[in-house]
Amino acid sequence: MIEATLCFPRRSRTDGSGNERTDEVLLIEKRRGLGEGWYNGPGGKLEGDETPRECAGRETREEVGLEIDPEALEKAGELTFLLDGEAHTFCHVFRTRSFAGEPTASEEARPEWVPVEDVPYDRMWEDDHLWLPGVLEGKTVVGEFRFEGGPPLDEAEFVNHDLEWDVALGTR
Ligand SMILES: COc1nc(N)nc2c1ncn2[C@H]1C[C@H](O)[C@@H](COP(=O)(O)OP(=O)(O)OP(=O)(O)O)O1
Repeated sequence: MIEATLCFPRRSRTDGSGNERTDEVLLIEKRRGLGEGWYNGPGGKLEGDETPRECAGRETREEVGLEIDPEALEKAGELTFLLDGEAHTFCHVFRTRSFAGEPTASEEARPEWVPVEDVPYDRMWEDDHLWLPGVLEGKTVVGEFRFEGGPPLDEAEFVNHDLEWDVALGTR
């Protein structure tokens, strides 16, 4: 089974008058590989003996150029994606408000700050609207999502899921 990560950097901005506060999340438009053309958080597969939080920091740096201390990542979810009855990907989900730098595009990803209420779920993986809103509200989640008709996973049909909220997650 593939072990992968997703990272959701967050920021709050006030308008010029200092009145209106907008809560935003950094998404990427994936330019290649699994989920190409869809919005997602920065992330990718674990390499070597790195920990999930090290992977999330490295992938965010490689994809959009933000520097993140792995210890500043808050674990928000653990998602299992099954394809045709078999475990395909186990994904660690993190969020953080602590990072350095400005997002810049790479060969892999085009970054975009998006207001939390405008997240483009119609241009994302089909499962995302089920768990990402809660993660952006500060909840923790464990989920299992079943797809059929692949490979690849991003051409398979999303069939059903189980979700558990406010779960105590490991520290990895
Ligand atoms: C099935 O539903 C999914 N939803 C979401 N939101 N994200 C998913 C889903 N399935 C996989 N993912 C994520 C997990 C990873 O962050 C990426 C896929 O990563 P990729 O295969 O591109 O990994 P890299 O290591 O960046 O790829 P390279 O081999 O090209 O370096 O999608």
